[in-house]
Parts: sequence; structure tokens; C-alpha cells
Amino acid sequence: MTVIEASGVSLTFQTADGPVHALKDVDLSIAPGEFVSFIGPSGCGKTTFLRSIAALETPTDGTLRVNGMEPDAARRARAYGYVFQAPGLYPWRTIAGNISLPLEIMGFSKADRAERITRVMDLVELSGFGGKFPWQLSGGMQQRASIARALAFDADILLMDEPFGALDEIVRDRLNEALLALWRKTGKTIGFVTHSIPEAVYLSTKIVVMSPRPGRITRVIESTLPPDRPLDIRDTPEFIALAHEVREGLRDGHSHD
Ligand SMILES: Nc1ncnc2c1ncn2[C@@H]1O[C@H](COP(=O)(O)OP(=O)(O)OP(=O)(O)O)[C@@H](O)[C@H]1O
Repeated sequence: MTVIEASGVSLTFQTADGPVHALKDVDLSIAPGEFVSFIGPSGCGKTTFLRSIAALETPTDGTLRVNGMEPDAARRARAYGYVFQAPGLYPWRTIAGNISLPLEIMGFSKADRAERITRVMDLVELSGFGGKFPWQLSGGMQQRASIARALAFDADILLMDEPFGALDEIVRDRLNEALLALWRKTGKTIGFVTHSIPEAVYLSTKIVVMSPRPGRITRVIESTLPPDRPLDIRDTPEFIALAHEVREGLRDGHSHD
């Protein structure tokens, strides 16, 4: 059983300057409950691949299945929540109001919405902040609220496009720990875009290394780390060896330029 299955996926954008090969022959299988990071230099197609899974882009070739469905059917079946780089919260709505919005659009009852909001705010450790407005919260708390919003309708898949890229390192460490705890608790399948080697190694069960022009997968690294990962696991030889392997993968990709 696979949650995400890509086979020969290519995507070419036609631009005024000619075709841009954002993805070329991407093959990848993601099993239920995996935490998969996508890492690679700017322009290697990480976002395009995530957006294709979410039916926000359409591949020009190959097949892509999400829970066995076409991405568009999976979107309609609410197969995933999507977290963008910027929290994207509406400033005129409270935190609870922001989390509620997709639920309102999907037609959840008021009582059901209230129960879900309480549950996901607890999951991201924001209990008690529902009545605040986004500008009253720190950047890290706002990003946690946007994760809560993506979790509120109980999709099995969470797609995250560089959610912590704009945050300072200390906040990022805390959110990495919180995300890992959340993943262990919920068993969701996570697709996570990052530019950070330590972040990818710390979080993932599988690291997908990509390279640009054309955007492609150069290496898939299965993590040997246990699911329970205190932050100081980053000082262990096993962690350092994995980080080294990712760095080598990034270097290999570069040599094709
Ligand atoms: N809508 C579009 N039209 C034309 N070209 C696009 C479009 N979206 C992305 N591209 C191009 O496709 C390539 C892959 O872009 P993508 O955003 O997927 O890369 P990325 O690896 O996520 O980069 P970054 O790390 O900078 O976010 C880039 O060359 C980009 O300029």
C-alpha cells in the first residue's frame, strides 16, 4: 500500500524564455506514516512536486496517485492538509476563527468545528490562544496555528512547503521537536520541503535529494535513526553520517550542471 506513488512524472512549464523542465522522470513511492523530506537547491522542483501532489500543478507526463486516486480526486476527498511557507492567517480573524475557516467552507457543524479547533490547538500547543489575533502571536506561534488549520479536517497526509524557513534557529528547533511529536502521535504521512540538511535528517524517515535543470531525484536516503529523537541526537555519529550522505547527494546533483 502506498500513499503517494509517482512514476515517470515530468512537468515542463512553457515560458516566454522557452520551456522550463521543473520535473523530469520522477519516480517515488511513499508508504503510510512515512516522514519524507525533499531537499535540493533552489529551482530543483521541490515545490512543483508538492504542488503536483496537491493538484495545484498538473504533470505534463507520467502518473501520480495519491491514496490510489488522481491528485484532483484526492483533493476533493480531502486527502491532505497543506502548510505554506508563510502562515497566511487572516488578520481580521482570531486564531480559532482562522482554523475554523476551511471547516466552515467544508460544511462542518458549529459543535464539530469547536471540538476540532480545541483538539488541534492542543496538538500544536496553542491551547488558550484561540481568541488572539495573528498579530498578537510570534512567528513560530503563527506557523503552529497554520499547521493546526491544516490538521483540523483529519487528513491522513500533511504536505508542508518549507514551513519553518523564515524562523530563527531556536524557534525552528522547538517546532521541529513539536512536529516530530505530532507525527509520532498521529501517524500521518508527511511530505516536507526544506533547504536545511540538519532539519531533513532530524525529521525524516526518508530523505529525497533533488537537483535542478531539469528537476530530478538524485538520491533517496532511508534514515537509520529511531523514531524517538531528542534534539541532541544531532551530535551522534549516526546523525552526522546521514547528514554527510545528504551533502554528498547534493554535491553529486550539482556536478551534472
Ligand atoms: N508557474 C511557473 N511558471 C514557469 N516556471 C515555473 C513556475 N513555477 C515554477 N517554475 C520554475 O520551475 C522550476 C522549479 O521551481 P520550484 O519552485 O518547484 O523549485 P524549488 O526547488 O521549490 O525552489 P525553491 O527552493 O527556490 O522554492 C524553477 O526553475 C522555477 O523557476
